[in-house]
Amino acid sequence: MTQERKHTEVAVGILLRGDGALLLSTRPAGKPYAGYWEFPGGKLEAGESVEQALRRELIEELGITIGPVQAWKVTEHDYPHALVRLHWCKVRQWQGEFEMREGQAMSWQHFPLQVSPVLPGAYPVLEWLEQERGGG
Ligand SMILES: Nc1nc2c([nH]c(=O)n2[C@@H]2O[C@H](COP(=O)(O)OP(=O)(O)OP(=O)(O)O)[C@@H](O)[C@H]2O)c(=O)[nH]1
Repeated sequence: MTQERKHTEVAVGILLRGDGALLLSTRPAGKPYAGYWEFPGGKLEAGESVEQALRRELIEELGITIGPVQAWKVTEHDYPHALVRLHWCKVRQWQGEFEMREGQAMSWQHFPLQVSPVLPGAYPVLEWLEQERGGG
């Protein structure tokens, strides 16, 4: 019997600093792929829009309140633990001090990235971002 796997909808934030650096953080202990670098974000809760979920997650994870959210790309990735649909959003303004509320590490990165490993679901977006910068 074939079973359709249900997508898990995920809001992901690409925080872009004025100098072009982007923010990556590590996945907290206890989650699948703990210790891998990722863009901040998380799953949509029932009834939430992508933007609402992203605003909530970035307060919960990083302690920051984000400004305008620019929906950018949608990708999918099939992990053993979940089939995810990633809603990628660019964010250029935020308020508050970064506070790693889940014990993560964070790093502002330029291309080529100096951190690894990165979650496989983020590879396509990293390539597009690098191309945008004329890096490839
Ligand atoms: N935040 C984030 N998630 C990503 C990225 N790339 C990627 O494949 N994902 C996947 O999207 C899903 C996000 O779920 P999560 O576990 O981080 O979400 P969450 O904070 O709501 O988790 P929770 O269930 O513990 O509350 C994971 O399956 C993760 O592997 C990325 O760059 N950032």
